[in-house]
Amino acid sequence: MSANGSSIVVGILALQGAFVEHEAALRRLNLSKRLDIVLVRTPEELGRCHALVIPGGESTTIALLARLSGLLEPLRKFVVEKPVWGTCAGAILLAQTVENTKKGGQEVLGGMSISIARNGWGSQVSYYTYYILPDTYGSATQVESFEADLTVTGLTDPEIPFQGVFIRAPVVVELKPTPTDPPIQVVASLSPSLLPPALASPDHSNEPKIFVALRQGNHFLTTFHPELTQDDRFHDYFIRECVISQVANGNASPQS
Ligand SMILES: NC(=O)CC[C@H](N)C(=O)O
Repeated sequence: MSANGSSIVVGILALQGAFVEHEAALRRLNLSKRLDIVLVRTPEELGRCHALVIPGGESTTIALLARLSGLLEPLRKFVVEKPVWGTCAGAILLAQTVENTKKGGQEVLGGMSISIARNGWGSQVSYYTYYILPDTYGSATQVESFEADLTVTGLTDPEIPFQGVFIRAPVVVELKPTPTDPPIQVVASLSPSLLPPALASPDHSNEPKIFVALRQGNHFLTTFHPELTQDDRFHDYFIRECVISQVANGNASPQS
């Protein structure tokens, strides 16, 4: 419950991408009786929210649609004040800097002191390059999407691995918090030995784990898609750890 006893309003940015799946996952939580879920398409709808989920989809498109809907600047202000979870394309939008952007660059909201590479596992290949020119484009460029078990910490039942669904996912390339930023906490990582063969190098022994879920203050990112599984532990984590505690402390009131 929020400080004044009313329910907590969690928005899901619904301009493009997997917002319906996030809505279903949030409604499945036992906590959902206390949550009011809003699909956000206008600044007014954003203004009602205590917290926001930015879904996966296509980051450049989401940023463009946000600009066209008059949401880009309100979102930037929201990120400074309230809890936000970005999945995949949403994680790209939450990063401070983005590598491998489309020509023309990538607008970001910021919020997390990291650098992220778009399409970090390979770029989306067109029908032409995939089917007509397979010899020119090697197998590695075709493994832009895969599933792998993740090691999780801080979730309920941490001994149970989480099935990570990576769809043309970004890769976190650098954590760069300044001394005054909140520390960055690793919530899930991917062992290089669990990557599909075309992405794995022959010897993983010296390779560091790949960070795929990070929390910084009340912001959270996952480079994969928890909403495409029936395992709702990441949704539960965000609501419990990043939202309920913040709202209870009075740190995330809706904008006036
Ligand atoms: N599944 C996803 O959200 C993919 C992200 C996409 N590659 C992008 O650049 O935004």
